[in-house]
Amino acid sequence: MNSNHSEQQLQQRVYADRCRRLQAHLVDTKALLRELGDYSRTKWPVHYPLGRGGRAGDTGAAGLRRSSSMVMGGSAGSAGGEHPAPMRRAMTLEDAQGGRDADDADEAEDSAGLRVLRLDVRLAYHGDADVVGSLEESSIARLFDERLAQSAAHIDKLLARVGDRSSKILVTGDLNAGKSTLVNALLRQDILPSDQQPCTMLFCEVVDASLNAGAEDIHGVPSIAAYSRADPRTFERVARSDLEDVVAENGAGFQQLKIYTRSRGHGTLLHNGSVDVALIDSPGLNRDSLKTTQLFARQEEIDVVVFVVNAENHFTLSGQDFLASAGNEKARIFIVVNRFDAIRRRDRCERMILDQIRDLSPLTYAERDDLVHFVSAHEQLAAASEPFARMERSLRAFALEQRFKSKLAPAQRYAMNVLGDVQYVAAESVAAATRRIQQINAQLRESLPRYETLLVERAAASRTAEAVLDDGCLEVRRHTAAHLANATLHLQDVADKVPYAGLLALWAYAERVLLAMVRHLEHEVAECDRFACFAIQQARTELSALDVRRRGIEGAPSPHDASEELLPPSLSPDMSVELPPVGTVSNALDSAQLELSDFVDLDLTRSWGALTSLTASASLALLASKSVAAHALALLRLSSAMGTHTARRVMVASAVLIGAGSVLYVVSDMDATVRRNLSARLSLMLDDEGFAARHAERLATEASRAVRPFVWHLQHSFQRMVEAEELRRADHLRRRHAAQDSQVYFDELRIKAHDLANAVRAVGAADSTDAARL
Ligand SMILES: Nc1nc2c(ncn2[C@@H]2O[C@H](COP(=O)(O)OP(=O)(O)OP(=O)(O)O)[C@@H](O)[C@H]2O)c(=O)[nH]1
Repeated sequence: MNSNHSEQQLQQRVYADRCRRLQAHLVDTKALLRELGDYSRTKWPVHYPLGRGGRAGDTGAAGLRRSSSMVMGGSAGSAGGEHPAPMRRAMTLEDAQGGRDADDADEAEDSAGLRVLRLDVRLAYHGDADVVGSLEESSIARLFDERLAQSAAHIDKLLARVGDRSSKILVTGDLNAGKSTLVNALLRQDILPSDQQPCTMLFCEVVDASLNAGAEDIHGVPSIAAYSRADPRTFERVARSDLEDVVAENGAGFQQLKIYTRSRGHGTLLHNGSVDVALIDSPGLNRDSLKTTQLFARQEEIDVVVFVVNAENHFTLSGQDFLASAGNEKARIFIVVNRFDAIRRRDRCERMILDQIRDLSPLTYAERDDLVHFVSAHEQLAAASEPFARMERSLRAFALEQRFKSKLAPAQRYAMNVLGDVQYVAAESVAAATRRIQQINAQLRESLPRYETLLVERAAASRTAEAVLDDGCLEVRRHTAAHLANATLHLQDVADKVPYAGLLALWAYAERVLLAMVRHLEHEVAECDRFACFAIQQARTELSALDVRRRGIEGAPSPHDASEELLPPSLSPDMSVELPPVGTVSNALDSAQLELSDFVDLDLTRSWGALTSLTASASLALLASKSVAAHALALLRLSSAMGTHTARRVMVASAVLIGAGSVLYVVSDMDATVRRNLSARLSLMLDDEGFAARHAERLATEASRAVRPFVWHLQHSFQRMVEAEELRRADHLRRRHAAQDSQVYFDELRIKAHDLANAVRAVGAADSTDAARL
C-alpha cells in the first residue's frame, strides 16, 4: 500500500514536471509563431509551398497529390487534433493500425505535407495546381498569417488545458446503457437518477465537495461558459429532492448540473488525494441531435471518454458514429460494456463487441485489457465485484497515472506538428530566398553591360550634342561677322549701281544711294538670318538623329511608355526654324542723314571756303588752298624771275583758271564724291557701332537658344534612362539584401524550431528518465 502510494507520488511529480516543461515549450512555440508572423508580415513573406505541398522528402507529383487531397479533405484547423476532420481520423487510424504511439506517428509523418499550418485554399482550387500556384503571394502570406494566429490561439487553449490540474471524465453511451448507474457505482452512492426509460436530459458533472468549500450542493447552470461557483447569479440552486425531476425534465433549460458531493468510502475516483476529478454523466446518444452536438462540442476539455455500451445491444449506429468521431480527438477510449449480468453467452458477446472495437478504435483495441471492461454496474451497487474493481483500477490508472496520454499527448503532438510545419516552411523559405538571390544576381549580371553601355552612350551623346551646338553657333557667328564685314566694306559697289541723273538731281541721287546701301545691308542681314536658320536646322537634325539612336538603345522606354518624355512640338526637328524679327538692323543706318560733307571732299571744302571768303584774291585763295600751294610757290618763284607787273597778271589769270577748273572739277565729280563719301561715312558708322559683331552675336545667341532645348532633351532623356537603370539596380540590390536577411532568418528559425521540437519530443521520454531526473 505504501509502495503504491510513493509510486503514485513519484508519478505525480513526473507528471507535474512534464506539465511544466510542456507548458514552457508551448509558450516558446507560440512566441516562435508570433515571431514568424511578424517577420512574414513586415519583412519577408514566408514562402508557402503551394506548388508541391509535400514535405522536403516528397517528390513532385506524389507530393502534390498528397497535399491536394489534404487541402481538399481537411479544414484549416483539422490537423494536430484541433478539430475533428476526416483527414485527421485517417491519420489516427493509420497510426493505430501500425501500433505506434503519437511520437512514432510524428516521425513517420515527417515526409508528409503540412499538418497544422496548412491553408484551406479550396475556393481557389479547381484540381489544377497552377490555379493554386497563381494565387498572389501576398494573399497567401496573409492567409498564412491568419493561420499562424489561429494556431497561437489554439496553443493558448492547450496551455490552459495542460495547466488545468483537474481531470474530466465524460461518461457517455447509448440510451439506457447504464451510464448513470455506472457513475453512481463509481461514487459509491445513489446520487444520479436511473430508470428503465431514458431519463438523463442534461449533462451532470459530479465533483468533490471540497471544490465547493466542502459543502454538498447542486447548481443548475444555464450557461457553462458564464458559470462561477462564487457568483450565485450564474446558477440556480437545485434541491436534492428535485434532482430526479430536473435531470429527467430539465424544465428550466439548464445546460448543465453541477453536483458537489462528499465521497462515500475510501479511494473513490473523485477523492483520490492528488487530482481533482470530475465525472460527467451525459444524455444518451441519439436522444436528439442537439445533445449530440453539445457532446461533440465539449470534447476539447474532456480528458477521458468512458463509453458505456449496453452488452445486450452491442454498438448501435449512433454509438459507432460517436466512437469514430471521438477517435479524432481521443486516440484511446475507455469502454465499459455494462449490464453484462444480463448476458447468457458472455464469451460470444465479449468476442463480438471486441471485434467491433477493433474496427472502430484500433488503438483502444490494442490496449483492450486496460481499456475495455465487461461489468455490471447494477450488481456493483449491491455488492462489490472483482470485474468492476478491476475496471475501476484501470480507469484510475488511465485517468490519473496515464494522464500524459489523455491530457499532455494532444498538446505535445500539436506542438510537434506545428514545429514540424515551421521547420518545413522555414526550409522552403530559405530555398525560396536562395532562388531569389540567384535570380537577382543573374539579373544584375545581365543588366550590367547594358548599364555600362548606357553610361558610355550618355557621355558620348552629351559630348556630341554639345559639340553640335557649339559648332553650329560658332559657324553662325563666324559667317555673320565675315559676311556683314564684307558687306560694310563694299558699300560703294552698291552705291555705284545707283544711276545718276545729273547735277540738278544730286540731292535725290544722294538719297537713293543712301537708301540702296541701307536696303543692301538689310538684305545682307536677312541673308545671315537665313544662314543661321539653316545652321540651326542642321544642328537639330543631327541632334534628332542622336535621339533616334538613343531610342534604339536596349532598355530605352518605348514611345508609348509613360516614362518616355514626349518631344514637345517646339522641339520637333521637322518644324521650320523661325527667328524673332530683327527689328533695327542698325541704329546708325536708322539715323543716317545726308550731310554736306557727303557732296564734297574734305580738301575741296577748305578751298571752297577760301574762295568764298577771299572773293577779291583768287591767288590768295589758291595760296590758302593746300592743294595748290605747290603751284603758288612755283608761280612766286616764276614771278620773281619775271617782272612784277607781268607776274601779277599771269598770277591772276592762273588763279582764275585754276578756280574755274577746280569748280568745274568739283561739279563734274560730285556724284562719285557722294558715293564715295556716303559709303565711307556709312562704313565708318557701322564699324563704330559694331554692326557685324552685333549681328554675329545676335544670331549666335538665337542659334544657341533654338538648338539648346534639343541638347537638353537628349541629355535629360539619357539621364532618365540612366536613373531608371540605376533605380532598377538599386531595387535589385535592396531586394537581394532583404532576401539575404530572410535566408539567414529562416535558417535560424528552422534550427530554433528543430531544437524546440526535440525538446517537446523529450517531454514524452520514458518515465525512468524523468524519475532519474527528479
Ligand atoms: N441488469 C442490469 N441493469 C442495469 C445495469 N445498469 C443499469 N441497469 C438498469 O438500466 C436502466 C437504465 O439505467 P440508467 O443508469 O438510467 O441508464 P442511462 O444510460 O443513464 O440512461 P439514460 O441516461 O436515460 O440514457 C435502469 O433501470 C438500471 O437499473 C446493470 O449492470 N445490469
